[in-house]
Amino acid sequence: MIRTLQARLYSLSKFHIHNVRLKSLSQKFLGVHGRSSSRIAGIPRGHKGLSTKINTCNGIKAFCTAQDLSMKKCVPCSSKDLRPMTEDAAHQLIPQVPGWNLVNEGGTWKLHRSWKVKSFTKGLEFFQLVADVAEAEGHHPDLHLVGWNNIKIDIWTHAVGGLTENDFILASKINGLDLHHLLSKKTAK
Ligand SMILES: C[C@H](O)[C@H](O)[C@H]1CNC2=NC(N)=NC(=O)C2=N1
Repeated sequence: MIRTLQARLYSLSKFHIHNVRLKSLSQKFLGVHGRSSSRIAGIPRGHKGLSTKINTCNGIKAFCTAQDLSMKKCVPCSSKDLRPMTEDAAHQLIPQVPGWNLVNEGGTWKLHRSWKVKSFTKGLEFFQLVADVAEAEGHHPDLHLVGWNNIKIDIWTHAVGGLTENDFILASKINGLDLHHLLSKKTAK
């Protein structure tokens, strides 16, 4: 499968991707986001459109498509080869989860986003929608509802004490929720 992907990458490299070293691309992208997957990140088989956004990761230019993360499934956090991703890898991925920021709390990198909701009960409705996604993924955020209408969510992989692709997948799926009816017109602080 890697061979077909490399052939596809090679044909792409003639037109769009520059300075790509195919062998090192597959080596570099295996495990760069904290999991040893046989897929080369960002270009799934049979993917129709590639975004024009070119990301670099460890000096390699590659195409990543934002919708990839929301189409992925979290892996069990108990899997033995899960390990925290590098700070560089996290910075490469953060543009794919608009509204979320990288924060470092006591040495642990996390994803953080905040919202202002219309009321305390709307905040609980918000939590329930997020909880449904988390339960479906088997991956869970830290939920905070403070000052009755301020929601703050942190996402990190507790099992490894840092960030893995699971966290970005969950953040992307939260971004895909229809929450507008719960949000206050005022923006979060
Ligand atoms: C067995 C199951 O995968 C683990 O208990 C999950 C549950 N949800 C989780 N969520 C998060 N954010 N981090 C974890 O390490 C984690 N572990």
